[in-house]
Amino acid sequence: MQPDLLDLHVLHHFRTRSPLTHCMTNDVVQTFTANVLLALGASPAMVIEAEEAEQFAALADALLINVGTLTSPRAQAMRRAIESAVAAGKPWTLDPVAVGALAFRTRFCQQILTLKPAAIRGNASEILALAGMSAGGRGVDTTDTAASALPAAQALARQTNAIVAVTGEVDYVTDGQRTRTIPGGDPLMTRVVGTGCALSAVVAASCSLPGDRLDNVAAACGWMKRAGSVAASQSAGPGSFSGAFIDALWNLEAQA
Ligand SMILES: Nc1ncnc2c1ncn2[C@@H]1O[C@H](COP(=O)(O)OP(=O)(O)O)[C@@H](O)[C@H]1O
Ligand SMILES: Cc1ncsc1CCOP(=O)(O)O
Ligand SMILES: [Mg+2]
Repeated sequence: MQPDLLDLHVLHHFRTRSPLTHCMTNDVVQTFTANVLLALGASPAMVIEAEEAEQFAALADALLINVGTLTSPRAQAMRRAIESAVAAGKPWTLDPVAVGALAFRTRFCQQILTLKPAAIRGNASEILALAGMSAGGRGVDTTDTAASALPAAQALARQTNAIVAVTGEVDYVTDGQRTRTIPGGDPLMTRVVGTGCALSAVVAASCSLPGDRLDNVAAACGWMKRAGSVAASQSAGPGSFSGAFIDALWNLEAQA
């Protein structure tokens, strides 16, 4: 990736505004997600009790809804949080983990799509399934390439008015008319749990920034791609990659 694709002006906004980011995410990725947001300068808070989630969604700058370990009570709390965020004019972002592969979460995501998400970030199989164009991936992992899911991402963006990011070996970010292409990263990013989920949290936070939302979401994808490339070049495997990835996010400007 070229340095200008790092979108340093957006990164500057991100670090100075430090978006208060309400994460309703899965049990597997809580700490990693918070550490990714902190390394980029955001302020994460994981608030999940329904009454508190409804209250906090109106106060936070952005809301992430990630259905990775969805349960009925969590779905109810998420719905209350989304409605509160929308009423307060705060952007919310959907990560449709394993949608298509499992019926309960697929129904839930289809229902909340009507509640005007600002952005949707998923892997190729998830975006294809959410757009109704395939049956989903292998659990939380994709069985499709991001390029093959680009038409689905564009259709989903037009249908929902959300910015849709479909990620993989190349990331594509689209509003249904315009599409940004973000190469880079490393396959090691798929050998550490939570890179996709954490990216969705960064996308959620980026939706609270001023400026063009398509550019802001593309910038978020670019930061994670760059950190993945740098970390892979410095690590011996998934264990050391994880720490190097957080450090690379912290040091993004120095690598530009
Ligand atoms: N083969 C790959 N090469 C480079 N980067 C990748 C590759 N696969 C995924 N990534 C990156 O890993 C992160 C997680 O994406 P992805 O694996 O698509 O999501 P998920 O973890 O939700 O399945 C993104 O930043 C994406 O760009
Ligand atoms: C393994 C797993 N199981 C349920 S949620 C989850 C985490 C998925 O993380 P990611 O989508 O970032 O790979
Ligand atoms: Mg995922």
